[in-house]
Amino acid sequence: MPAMLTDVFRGHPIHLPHSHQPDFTSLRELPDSYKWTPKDDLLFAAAPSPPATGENIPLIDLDHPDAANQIGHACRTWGAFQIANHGVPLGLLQDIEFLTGSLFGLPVQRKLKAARSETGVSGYGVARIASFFNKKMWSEGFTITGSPLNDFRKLWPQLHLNYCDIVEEYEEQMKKLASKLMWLALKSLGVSEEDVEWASLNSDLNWAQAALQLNHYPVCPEPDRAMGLAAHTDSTLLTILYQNNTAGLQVFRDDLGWVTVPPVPGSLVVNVGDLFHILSNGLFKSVLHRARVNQTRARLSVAFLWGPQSDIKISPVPKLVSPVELPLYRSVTWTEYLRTKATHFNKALSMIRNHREE
Ligand SMILES: C=C1C[C@]23C[C@H]1CC[C@H]2[C@@]12CCC[C@@](C)(C(=O)O1)[C@H]2[C@@H]3C(=O)O
Ligand SMILES: O=C(O)CCC(=O)C(=O)O
Ligand SMILES: [Fe+2]
Repeated sequence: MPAMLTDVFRGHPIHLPHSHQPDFTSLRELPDSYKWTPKDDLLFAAAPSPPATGENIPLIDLDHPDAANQIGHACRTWGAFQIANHGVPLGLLQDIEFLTGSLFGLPVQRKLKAARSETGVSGYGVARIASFFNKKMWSEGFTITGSPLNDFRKLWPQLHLNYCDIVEEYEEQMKKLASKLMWLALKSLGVSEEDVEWASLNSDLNWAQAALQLNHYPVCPEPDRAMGLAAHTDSTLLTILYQNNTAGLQVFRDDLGWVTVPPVPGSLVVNVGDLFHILSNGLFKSVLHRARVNQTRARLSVAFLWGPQSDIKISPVPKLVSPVELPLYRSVTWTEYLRTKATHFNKALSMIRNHREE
């Protein structure tokens, strides 16, 4: 049995004081520990330049005959795009939003009953990347890997089974959508399932696994100085994000700076993760992104973080490699990569890069 996602951080404990979360609702002023400056994050104040060009990640209709090329283009230029006509029932998106709101609306003592342990992946707490920053992030999260039953029973003694059903159905739909998106993107590079050994060997979707990350960004007294979720790339192949109708997600482009992804009702945001960057031999961009907060509306988001089973080695697709296009990365499993990321954060990708012999 390959090591499961659940065990990935067993040897990488982090101490994050979940229990010192402020009572977000009662604060009239932003505590100093939440005030970010460019010293805390180089790109904190990176302005759009040239200012407000109006450029944004594309919204792609999955029913469009040219969807594969549009997705491929978005993966190469932005590393992110939104999708409409994705086939996920609207009612299910509403259900997962309701679940998320209900979870974070619970009294803090109840949420802490399901606190993530220092070596665990699942449960309630601040985002794992918090350990790499001196300032605190204005958000709370809940991560799900495997069955949420045990945690949900602690959160909702009566209704946990209903909520488990929603998560199961959501993950089922996301799994299908994620693989469809991956093959469409690869198709635009002339790569099909037969060209990817581990996918063609494993029937159906048995080669994939995922984590679900629920995020809550409460109303903030001084949003301009606060950070909801600090700039990061996802360690995934792909991430599919549902955001409620409150803006906050931003993606970074070297030539444009931070670009806000406007919520489009019923659509989903997709972003390229580090493993897809590796698989595409650097052609697809794993996009740097972050979440800002605001003064009037609480924001909720649900990220489906999708990658391969832990025994699968990801390396540049042979079809994209040649004597002139050398493989840029050595092969790595998702678990190995997550552990590298847990130690080296945003240097993880460069650590597995091949360096050309002189
Ligand atoms: C399967 C994953 C992917 C993780 C780690 C583990 C479980 C939680 C994911 C996130 C979710 C929030 C951002 C991130 C950067 C974080 O801190 O936790 C993600 C991270 C990654 O993509 O690296
Ligand atoms: O809340 C958002 O918009 C971003 C969340 C995110 O990047 C994540 O959970 O990995
Ligand atoms: Fe992310």
